[in-house]
Amino acid sequence: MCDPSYHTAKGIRPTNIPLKHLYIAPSPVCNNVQNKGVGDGLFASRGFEAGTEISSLERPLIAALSQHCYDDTCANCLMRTMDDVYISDGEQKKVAACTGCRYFRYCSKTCQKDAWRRIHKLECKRLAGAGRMFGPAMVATMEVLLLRRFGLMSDDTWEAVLRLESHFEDMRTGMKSDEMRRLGRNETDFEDMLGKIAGHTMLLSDVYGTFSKEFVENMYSRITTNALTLITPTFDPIGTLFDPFLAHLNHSCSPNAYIVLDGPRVSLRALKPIAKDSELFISYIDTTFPYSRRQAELKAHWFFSCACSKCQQGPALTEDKFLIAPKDMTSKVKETADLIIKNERFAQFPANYVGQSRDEKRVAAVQGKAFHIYDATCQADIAYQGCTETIEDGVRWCKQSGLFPVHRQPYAALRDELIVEKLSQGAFHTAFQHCTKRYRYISPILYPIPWHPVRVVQTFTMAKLANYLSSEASLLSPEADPVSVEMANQGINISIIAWMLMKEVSEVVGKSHGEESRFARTVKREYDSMMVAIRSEPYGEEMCYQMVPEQREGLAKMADWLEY
Ligand SMILES: C[S@@+](CC[C@H](N)C(=O)[O-])C[C@H]1O[C@@H](n2cnc3c(N)ncnc32)[C@H](O)[C@@H]1O
Repeated sequence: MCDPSYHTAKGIRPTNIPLKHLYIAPSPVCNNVQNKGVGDGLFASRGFEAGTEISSLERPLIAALSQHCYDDTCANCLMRTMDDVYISDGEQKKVAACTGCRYFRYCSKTCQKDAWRRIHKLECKRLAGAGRMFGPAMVATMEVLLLRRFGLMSDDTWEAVLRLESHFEDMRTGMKSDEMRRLGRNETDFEDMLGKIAGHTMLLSDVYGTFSKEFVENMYSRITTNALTLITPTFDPIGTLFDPFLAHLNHSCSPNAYIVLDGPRVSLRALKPIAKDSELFISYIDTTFPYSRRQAELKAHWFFSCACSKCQQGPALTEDKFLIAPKDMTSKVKETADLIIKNERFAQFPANYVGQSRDEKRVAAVQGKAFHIYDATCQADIAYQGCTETIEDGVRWCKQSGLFPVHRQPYAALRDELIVEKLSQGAFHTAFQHCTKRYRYISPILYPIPWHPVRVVQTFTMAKLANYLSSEASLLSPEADPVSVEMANQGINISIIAWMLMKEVSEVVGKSHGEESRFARTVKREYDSMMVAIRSEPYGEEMCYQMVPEQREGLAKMADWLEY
């Protein structure tokens, strides 16, 4: 709890913040080694029930797309041509490039005009001819500087940007550590790299004489350490989101809040009940990962040791448990682990730490290899050739080691990747089988809250897939035969399953995403059209309801069809 009349850790508390029901105040989690408050957080000025919206922004200060999204995403409303969450009434949208810079694309004249008025008029000429060489963090830095330099950013907002910790020195030291290398940062000398980025940014934003190079370097560092991932409503990463007020949200591995996006609209929602004047925490990382990995990621990217309620319990929770004791690994797995220890540096990374005994070090090596594969697949923005095989190797490795329960990371995360890959290849039946495993054995453990937004999105994907499998088109898929024949033999009625899953989603989407969100409207539309189909079934609606328990059982059994 915090008294709102306090000054903040960084001086006077800003009062003009555009986030309703929230205030900035010193956070008890941000203490230095002398136990002195060094950081602020966001606090609720009233109580909130779980599953409700705490506050929102119609758009954050900066929403910068990743390069791989330029061609299929509107740079203003963030509508994706690939993503039917946004495409109302089945209308396929297109995006057209700005004829000035040919850098960004827009879905309509209205979006183009809106972007022009907000920021694009300042950057269009500067980006023309620049190719697509700049990552989202650099574009975000350039936009922040341009907005300030040309008077489009208020003093309050600028002050909020400046009060954020830049972590410049931490970044300089951290860049050279093993952990950063493990996380895929290249080994280019940090100062050289940052100097180049600052040089480009200054050139692009025309700020020579306004800001020093050192200031711009600090700003880049400040934005990268305080930005959030720009996501779609279904949590696909599409770029970098920076907003100086939202950036005051601190982290917990057991968060009480989360952020969902609806186009550019940011909604901060309560995952747990929130008492008046309590601090809001979101998670910066995947909190289903084991303790050492969480600690290492937070240290490497955000430069702190997490002491949240979950981390205080150390590696003793579900996220860390293996199926067997280290000494009970088979001799074959132990031999392979010894080879990994001899040849691979990742076996010793703190992120994989399990314990000091010989067998625990072997477990760390086995886990290290699984995470090494997972990291490699995540770093590929777009699928690379052989990506599926790599992911399948990872999934098999977890299974064959005998160590990982099906929900233990990175086994579960590798399966998520595999589902995405299989869907993109049109291997819909295999993708569905993996979804059934996830639905039965994984999501309820990793996300025990039934309306947890990740769980809701996963069930939505599965419902859509089931609906597609119930169509005749799916039977044309080359792999359809063995699986669909087996489904028929086992009495699986995929139309009923699709409807049952979409019903489940429609009942909770208001809590996870908000009733008014475009995602909730899409779910409702999908459910309504399935309902029409159900009503026209020859055996009638009543009979469909009666079939649900049996189909639910069939679906549960399907989760065991796959070997791994
Ligand atoms: C996005 S900022 C959050 C706002 C920040 N506290 C401030 O006052 O500017 C992220 C930084 O806040 C601090 N932080 C966030 N969560 C923390 C936690 N659970 N424990 C300690 N420090 C934390 C770290 O310094 C981290 O790099």
